[in-house]
Amino acid sequence: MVPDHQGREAARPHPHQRGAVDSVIEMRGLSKRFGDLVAVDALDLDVHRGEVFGYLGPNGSGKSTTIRMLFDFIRPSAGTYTVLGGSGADPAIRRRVGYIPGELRFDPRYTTADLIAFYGRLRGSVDTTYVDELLERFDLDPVRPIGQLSTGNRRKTAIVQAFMHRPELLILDEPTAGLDPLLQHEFHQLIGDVKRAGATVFLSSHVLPEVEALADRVAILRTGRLVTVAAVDELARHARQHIDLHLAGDASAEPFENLPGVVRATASGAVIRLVVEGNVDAVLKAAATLPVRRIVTHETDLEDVFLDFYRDQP
Ligand SMILES: Nc1ncnc2c1ncn2[C@@H]1O[C@H](COP(=O)(O)OP(=O)(O)OP(=O)(O)O)[C@@H](O)[C@H]1O
Repeated sequence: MVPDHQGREAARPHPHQRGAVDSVIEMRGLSKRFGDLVAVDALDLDVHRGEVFGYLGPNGSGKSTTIRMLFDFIRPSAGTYTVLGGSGADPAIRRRVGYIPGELRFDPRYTTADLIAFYGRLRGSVDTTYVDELLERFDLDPVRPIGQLSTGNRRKTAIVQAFMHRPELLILDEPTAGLDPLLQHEFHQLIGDVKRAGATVFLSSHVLPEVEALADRVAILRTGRLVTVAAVDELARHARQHIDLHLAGDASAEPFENLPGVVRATASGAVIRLVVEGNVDAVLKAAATLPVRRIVTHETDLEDVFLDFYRDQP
């Protein structure tokens, strides 16, 4: 049992128990109302140690509100959470966490070097060689006042301050917003590096290919509610495949129309176009009875799967 941030006792498996998962973020019934608006609605969510966890959802679905509750910037209307077994507002916990807020509000008079010195003092010992490496990696000039920096350069400062103390947990709210593709790539490399070193990453992002490439699991939020929590591999298995069969003569979609997994089957001229969800076995067996000259498959598109969850569904 561990105390949650409100001092109550919450059940948590011991990390060394056989088969037990060590959760570094736990949310239980976590909710936030703003007047009549339910911004976050009874979230139950665990982020496991060592994973990159993608937190997705349309604008206004409650992602930033969730993250702001984890640091006690705003208080939950109901429910509880723990971050590294305690409160994200506790300075001892904060030293073990790196955070990039969605909205960067640095004092424009300070330089990146000032900020790094400030955060270094807050966090105790910081490896200055690693800080220099990060500054170089993100091509940051540490002596310019933040007020003179472009949006992308401010974002780079936020990345360096979040990673500089090698935190065991990173909570990142749209970290690559405003970064050019080269620096996005550098950021993705950095996430890979810290993951290999054992860190956990909770990543809110609108960049679906980024989440697809980086995340082990994702949660998708819509109007404050979780619509799915799943492993990216598992979602990929449900991703739709597009298969075109080029036949020797005129084609008909009819043999494919009611096959298991076939979402759509159309024919035009000598080509049958199929959209298949999951296993393609039945499609291949049916194709084997036809004079197929060429099969063209298009890469499965996980983005479609994400988007289906984004859209309002009955
Ligand atoms: N301080 C506040 N007062 C009133 N309403 C708020 C406040 N903060 C957020 N909201 C509302 O709560 C809902 C969730 O907002 P939130 O910023 O958490 O969404 P988000 O998923 O992070 O969106 P985005 O992807 O656009 O950043 C929205 O309807 C927003 O207008």
